[in-house]
Amino acid sequence: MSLIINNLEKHYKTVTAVNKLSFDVQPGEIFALLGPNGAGKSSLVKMIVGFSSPDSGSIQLNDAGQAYSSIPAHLLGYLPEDRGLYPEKTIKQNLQFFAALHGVKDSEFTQRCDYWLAKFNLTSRLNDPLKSLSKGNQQKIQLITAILHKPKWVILDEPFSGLDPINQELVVEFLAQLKQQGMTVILSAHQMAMVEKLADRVLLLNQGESVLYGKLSNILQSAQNNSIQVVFNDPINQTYFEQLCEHYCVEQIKAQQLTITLKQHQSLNQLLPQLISIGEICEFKNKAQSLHAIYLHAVAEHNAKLDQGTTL
Ligand SMILES: Nc1ncnc2c1ncn2[C@@H]1O[C@H](COP(=O)(O)OP(=O)(O)OP(=O)(O)O)[C@@H](O)[C@H]1O
Repeated sequence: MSLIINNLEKHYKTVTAVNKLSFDVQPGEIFALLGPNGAGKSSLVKMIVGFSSPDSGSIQLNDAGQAYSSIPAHLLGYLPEDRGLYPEKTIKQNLQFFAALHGVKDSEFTQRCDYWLAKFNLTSRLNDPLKSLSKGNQQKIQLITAILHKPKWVILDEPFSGLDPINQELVVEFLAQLKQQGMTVILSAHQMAMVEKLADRVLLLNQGESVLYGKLSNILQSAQNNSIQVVFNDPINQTYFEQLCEHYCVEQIKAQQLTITLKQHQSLNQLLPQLISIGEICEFKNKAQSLHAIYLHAVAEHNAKLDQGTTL
């Protein structure tokens, strides 16, 4: 029951929103779809849920002997980019409406509704009109509507937006629980600290292209292997520092301390002689990188590559 995306493309007049994208999402995982504003995440999600059609390439999903070219409604729980609930109706009426749409029985509805409202500290608001809730609390109700019918696939477009840190943590717990219940979650988000807590695998998009794709643990490990912290006994000579910067991605942390991030084609063997020529090294170690830092670096490198391509 994997979702397999092959060579997918989406163009809008002059814009290429999704460019020859291939990846898969495995059952039961939390898959994070990342990328700067305009990277193509929503365009991709809209094709995956069947709201728009690809210009070329394919989306394949097999379930119970049936083949689909997008995730069908009966398997899907979706939190769209543009939220849509009924502000005048009560929380209960909103939840009941979406549960009924998905064929949830009354007895199951009450039990699930009580459970999730308690999880989100909203039990006492059951009969209040939705519009009387704060924006963040309305967002939590929208999240509940997306999963009350226990779909196999859950797609959440920016579930953390507008939430305070406490509620962000509640959503992290919520997502971990969906995974525990066997749902497959595709999550589009800008909060890397939250993604780092949750995701099994990630796909980072930039300008419609895949920039980073794979198991989060492998990505973090490989970034750590490529990031080196060096401390020298004496303050660094500025001329040597500038020479190093011509070839490597270097950050001067203190007068005697540098952090160097190796690019794909660069090796430690090449770097070491240059470091030794700068001065006497007193500390040398790999440095863990946050997903936030890895993201910034990968996008900057990809943008530089695309700029080079256009100026050649
Ligand atoms: N209906 C449309 N018509 C024309 N261009 C569009 C349309 N929808 C998206 N685009 C363009 O396609 C590109 C990708 O947009 P998309 O909304 O998919 O990005 P995103 O990664 O979801 O961004 P964000 O994080 O800001 O939501 C952007 O350049 C956007 O302007």
